[in-house]
Amino acid sequence: MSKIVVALGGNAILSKDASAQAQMKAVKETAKELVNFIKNGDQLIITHGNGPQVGNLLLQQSAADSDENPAMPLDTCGAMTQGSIGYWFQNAMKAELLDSGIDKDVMAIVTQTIVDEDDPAFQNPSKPIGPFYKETEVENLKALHPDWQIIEDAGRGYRRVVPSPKPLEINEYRAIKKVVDAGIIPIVSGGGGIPVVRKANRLVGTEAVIDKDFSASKIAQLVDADKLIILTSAGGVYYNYGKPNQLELKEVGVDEIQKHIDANEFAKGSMMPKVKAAVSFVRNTGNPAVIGDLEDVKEIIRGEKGTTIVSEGVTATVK
Ligand SMILES: Nc1ncnc2c1ncn2[C@@H]1O[C@H](COP(=O)(O)OP(=O)(O)O)[C@@H](O)[C@H]1O
Ligand SMILES: NC(=O)OP(=O)(O)O
Repeated sequence: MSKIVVALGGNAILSKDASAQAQMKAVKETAKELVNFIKNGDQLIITHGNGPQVGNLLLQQSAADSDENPAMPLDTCGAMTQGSIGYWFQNAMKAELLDSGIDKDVMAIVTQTIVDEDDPAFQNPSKPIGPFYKETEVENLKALHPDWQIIEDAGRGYRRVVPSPKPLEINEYRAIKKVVDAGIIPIVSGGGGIPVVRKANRLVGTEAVIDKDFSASKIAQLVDADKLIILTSAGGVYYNYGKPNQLELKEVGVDEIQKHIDANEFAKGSMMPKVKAAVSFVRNTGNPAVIGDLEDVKEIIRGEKGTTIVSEGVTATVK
């Protein structure tokens, strides 16, 4: 039996159709795949992103322009998406477990992630949120929202970016550990966790979106996970991604992939945080991390698909 932290990308939950119905359907499909880990005898800790969802929710706030119905700040929008996606996952996982004849509890935990209020990320927004825009829409958007910063997101279009400070502590991690030890499947730290700073022994929300890959790595280390699996919408990690000479990695050592991180070869805001989060987990625990496609869970469990990052010994094997 392995203790596995599985991180799911917000882009894998919300694709083209942003309706609750479509996202619940995507979550149901994901839950079906995740139950394979339980059937395999593994202990699961689930975490998920919220980039598309929190950006959409923020856009919806612009309709709330009165004192009676004020717009919610970004940390509260993060909490709202943690609640909605957690609710979808909790029900979907429970249903799939029951259908598989497995009697296990699933519990979404409101999780706060403590960040440093002086983190330089607050001056340098890098986390893409909300919908993808066309290049031709960017000028208009900047005129409409002078406070927005917009970047090109990994060849998929343009997106608003917001500050994404590094997680320092997962506030609820001791409770999460107890829930795991009790045999319950927790859904934790959704959207990277609600970003908070510590002020005079109190936690105060701050306007940011934490990268769920970094918080997943942090949680995996705190709960002594045997493996960190980051599931997204790419088969694995590629060198020269999107170029004619792109290579998909099967297995790679941390020292080898670190060279490519240092050379800034991975897309900021998409693959770079995943690779860095995986390397941090592997370096600090000696255990492996896998980055792969949500649709390949069965093959990933069998070690047939995805990119595995290991502590030593492998230069890089390509597919
Ligand atoms: N080097 C790379 N290897 C694989 N995918 C990459 C790479 N660089 C950028 N990508 C893009 O990053 C995407 C995953 O990032 P993203 O969609 O932000 O993740 P999430 O699923 O967590 O929302 C992939 O679907 C792919 O389009
Ligand atoms: N919060 C976060 O990292 O979300 P995504 O995984 O959706 O980008």
